[in-house]
Amino acid sequence: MKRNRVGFNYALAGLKTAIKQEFNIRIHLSILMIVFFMGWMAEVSLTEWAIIVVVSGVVLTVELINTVIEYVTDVLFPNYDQLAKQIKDISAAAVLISSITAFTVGLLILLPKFWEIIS
Ligand SMILES: Nc1ncnc2c1ncn2[C@@H]1O[C@H](COP(=O)(O)OP(=O)(O)OP(=O)(O)O)[C@@H](O)[C@H]1O
Repeated sequence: MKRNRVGFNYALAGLKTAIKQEFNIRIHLSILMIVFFMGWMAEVSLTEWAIIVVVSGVVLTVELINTVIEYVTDVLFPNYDQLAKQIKDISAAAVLISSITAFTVGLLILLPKFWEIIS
């Protein structure tokens, strides 16, 4: 039990470090807060909240893993290297794909709600 708590503390420390060091993570968190506010405004259903939470979690998780990959790549390849470029580019592509997916899901859920409100 104590071990789990210690592990959780390390995870929180990692999250704090990532937020402090990575501009992209701060951007994603800001967008997430805006989306949550819009979801609250649009009174989305429980199922829609679940979908928003899942896709948001996926984007943040992928962004954190991408950060780790970038750090590890920097350690393994301090100089320019074609493989390092490919690793970082593919990792960035994972972030892009998850972000586009989340954006599309957000549009599918929120757009009809706001359309209903303004029309
Ligand atoms: N060691 C390297 N060798 C070859 N290309 C690299 C190397 N490091 C970075 N690059 C190229 O530069 C791009 C940007 O790398 P960088 O490490 O700055 O990450 P980033 O995408 O800008 O993320 P962040 O803004 O979080 O630092 C990579 O996607 C890759 O194409």
